[in-house]
Amino acid sequence: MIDLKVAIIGATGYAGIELVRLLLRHPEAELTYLTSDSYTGQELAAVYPHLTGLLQSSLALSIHDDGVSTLKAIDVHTIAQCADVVFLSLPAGLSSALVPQLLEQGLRVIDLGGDHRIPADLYEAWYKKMPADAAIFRQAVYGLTEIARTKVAGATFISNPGCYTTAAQLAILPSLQAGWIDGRRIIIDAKSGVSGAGRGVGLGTHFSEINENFKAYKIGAHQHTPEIEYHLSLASGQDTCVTFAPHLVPMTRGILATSYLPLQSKACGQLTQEQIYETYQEFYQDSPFVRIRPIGQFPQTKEVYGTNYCDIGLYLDQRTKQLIAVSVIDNLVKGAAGQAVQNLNVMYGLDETTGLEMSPLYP
Ligand SMILES: NC(=O)C1=CN([C@@H]2O[C@H](COP(=O)(O)OP(=O)(O)OC[C@H]3O[C@@H](n4cnc5c(N)ncnc54)[C@H](OP(=O)(O)O)[C@@H]3O)[C@@H](O)[C@H]2O)C=CC1
Ligand SMILES: CC(=O)N[C@@H](CCC(=O)OP(=O)(O)O)C(=O)O
Repeated sequence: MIDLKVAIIGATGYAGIELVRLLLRHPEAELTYLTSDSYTGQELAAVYPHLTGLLQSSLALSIHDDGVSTLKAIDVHTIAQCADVVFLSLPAGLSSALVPQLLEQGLRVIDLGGDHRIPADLYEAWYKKMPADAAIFRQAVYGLTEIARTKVAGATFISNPGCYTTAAQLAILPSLQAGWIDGRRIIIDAKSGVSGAGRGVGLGTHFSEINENFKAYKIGAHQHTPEIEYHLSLASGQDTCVTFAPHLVPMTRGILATSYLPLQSKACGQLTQEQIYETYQEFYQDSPFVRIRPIGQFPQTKEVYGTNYCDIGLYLDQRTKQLIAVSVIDNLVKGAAGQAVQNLNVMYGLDETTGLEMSPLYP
């Protein structure tokens, strides 16, 4: 029994409340401090009534009825007294001031936001915000778990990847590392459910704007573009440049990314569909959350709903000399809270799947 005491800063957001859901059934974690900005002093179950009666029961759930479920303001010193590890789930630009303070208190930190995923010059250019301290950025381990397990295992500070970037990179990296594709001409066409935009209300996400509608947004300007390029380049050792086109679809959860990967001329005519399937299978053979679909089958968002899976389907288009990779995740689980818990598990030497063993909710 490890008994990790866990604080969540930003527990009332969509990613934060997904962390609560997952950690309540995590056998080694105990929630000890939950923060909110707008609801301090209120009970979490008053803000999220679906949790009524779930926070105070004892055996199956680890949160205790000692005031923990009352939402608090951020107080680094109090957090240091009651937690071992802190999840940050805040809007962009807020984590960079907090992380140094939390690390100084000896806490381990997992940041779900984008403040420490890319170097300062890229962050400033794409987020249009003040970047994090360079020394703290260097301390951050980019937690795409399947690729960074060894580093995550020894880390004190994890920068959790973005949702689109998780789906795209897991689908692209095996081909890039195999040397099959030209990394400078990748196209990623991705669609997300609306929960990806968080709980805040806005014109772009309210019902009549979203329902029976389908739109592209931030083409050429999305903050995940440099994240994908930077980390694919680091992991593969090849210069990578992507055209990234995100879209919003009228569903709550889920991301589907279709990546168009141009084949290198030496790979054209030689690669087979079977070889691609086997290479991907082998690449992810020790990764319980990545499922490679049989040849000819493409995954759907519903097939990973509520889970930490990333499912990938592949098609070798000999006619256009491209490999087409379709990947799906649940943006709030593998795209945010689930991967953060997966990283927590690896960080503390637990089985990677602890607390994440659920099967998809279907239909
Ligand atoms: N939603 C998703 O699918 C994904 C989100 N992420 C990242 O996770 C982070 C959280 O996203 P998400 O949950 O969607 O966002 P939400 O807008 O739903 O939640 C934001 C949280 O931050 C709190 N908060 C907002 N402003 C402040 C402030 N000034 N001081 C302290 N707390 C504040 C809010 O508190 P309150 O509401 O109580 O005022 C809330 O708990 C973001 O960095 C996002 O990019 C990453 C991957 C996927
Ligand atoms: C549908 C939607 O709006 N999605 C968000 C992505 C959420 C996410 O992962 O953002 P961070 O990189 O900031 O953590 C967006 O496009 O900005």
